[in-house]
Amino acid sequence: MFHDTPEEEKRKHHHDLLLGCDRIGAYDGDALVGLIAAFRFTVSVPGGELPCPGLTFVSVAPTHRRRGVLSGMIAKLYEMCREEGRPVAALWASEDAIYGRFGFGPATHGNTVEINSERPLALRVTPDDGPLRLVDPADAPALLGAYYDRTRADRAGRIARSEAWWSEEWLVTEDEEDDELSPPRVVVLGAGPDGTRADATRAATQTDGRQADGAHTSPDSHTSPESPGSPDSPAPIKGYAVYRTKTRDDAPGLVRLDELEADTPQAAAALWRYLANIDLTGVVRAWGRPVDDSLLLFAADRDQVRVTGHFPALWLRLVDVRAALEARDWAAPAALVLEVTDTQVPANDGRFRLTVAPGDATAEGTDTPYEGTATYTATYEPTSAPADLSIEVRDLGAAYLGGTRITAAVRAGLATEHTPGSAAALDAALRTAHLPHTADEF
Ligand SMILES: CC(=O)SCCNC(=O)CCNC(=O)[C@H](O)C(C)(C)COP(=O)(O)OP(=O)(O)OC[C@H]1O[C@@H](n2cnc3c(N)ncnc32)[C@H](O)[C@@H]1OP(=O)(O)O
Repeated sequence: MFHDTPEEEKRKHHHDLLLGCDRIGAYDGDALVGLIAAFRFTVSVPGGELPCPGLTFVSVAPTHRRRGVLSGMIAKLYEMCREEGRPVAALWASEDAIYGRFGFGPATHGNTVEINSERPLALRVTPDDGPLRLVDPADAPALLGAYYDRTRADRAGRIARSEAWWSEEWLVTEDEEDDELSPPRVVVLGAGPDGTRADATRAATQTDGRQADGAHTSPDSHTSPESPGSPDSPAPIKGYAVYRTKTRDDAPGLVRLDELEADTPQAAAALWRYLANIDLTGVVRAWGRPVDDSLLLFAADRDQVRVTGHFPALWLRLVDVRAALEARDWAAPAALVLEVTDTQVPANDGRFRLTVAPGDATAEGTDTPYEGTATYTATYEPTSAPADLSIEVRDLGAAYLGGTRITAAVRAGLATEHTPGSAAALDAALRTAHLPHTADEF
């Protein structure tokens, strides 16, 4: 499909992945000429989560392109999603030009960030002085998975990860794109393997002498008796980083960061400082960082910490607009008539009255968009009343997780405001405390 011929091991991996997916095939006689596979993902949305097919392996035989094969398979997928109560679908686009016409909009974005670590990382916050510990990648899924599950709801756009997803996608020994990179290293901030201060400090010191000052425990280190810290019963951690390294003769050694998550800015600062301190390296390159990454604010020298790229990450399709809008929490009240254009799903197309009003913030499973504030919920009903705002379903999908602004779509001529202020009101209601973010490329 992408002009490469995968080796046997990779073919088997792809085969196994495909077996776990929903699959839609297009046939010419007995010959398979088109395929869409869809992971059965769950994605976080503001205040909750939704089942979400994650489209992958989208391909049409070169002999059958531009005859509507993909269009036919996508129509079938939308039909299935609506029947099965899956109101959103998502993908990462190989080419941005393909998916807008099918109603997908880029709902999360990522930054590529580079740190010049040939000099000490200058920070405006004091790094958490809790213990840092390197963890065997084999033990990492349990430890990181528990942390990730606990914090996943904080940002919309995140995919729930199974243990297999951790070990086969995040912690796989050989990097798929660069075989010169080391196997993954996992560093965690928090209690030691048995919850003790000494072990944790020793582990961090052994792996990086320069890190010793960052490896002291604080009096409030997690030493809870319920959390002995074995892989079976992992100690609570305050954050983690997954990275790989590469040393080169002709250039500074590289730390390639795959993921860094932390509870507090201080915890994040401790992990960033650790990465920037690794011996024999001079650059930290992080791909797919959140656009509102605190590092960009607490880095004291922005010449040292630079955003080198910005890209659309997760493309989202509201397959059932009503179900999707009613499923998320909202940040402010709103009342407006939306005129939605959807050329593929007739049930989404037309005028609808969106009413966002105070909801039950204490209901189980709901999270307030701003700590200590009320949550609002939406109703969405067909109406013949005149529209306040006209918008294409792809632009509504892009804004659904709070990552893009409806007002920006209006300014760009992509949506039309018939009632002044309606786009701003919708933006205020869609807003989330953190920008959405998706690290899992699939
Ligand atoms: C989520 C993922 O898996 S991303 C991977 C996507 N797959 C690839 O890039 C593999 C190589 N490409 C392919 O297999 C095919 O070209 C596909 C799947 C992209 C398109 O399949 P097709 O059957 O040719 O698409 P189909 O005929 O239904 O085209 C529908 C419309 O999309 C347009 N379109 C299709 N591919 C592209 C493209 N790469 N760029 C821009 N427009 C495109 C067509 O021109 C057509 O437009 P029209 O309705 O105005 O005439």
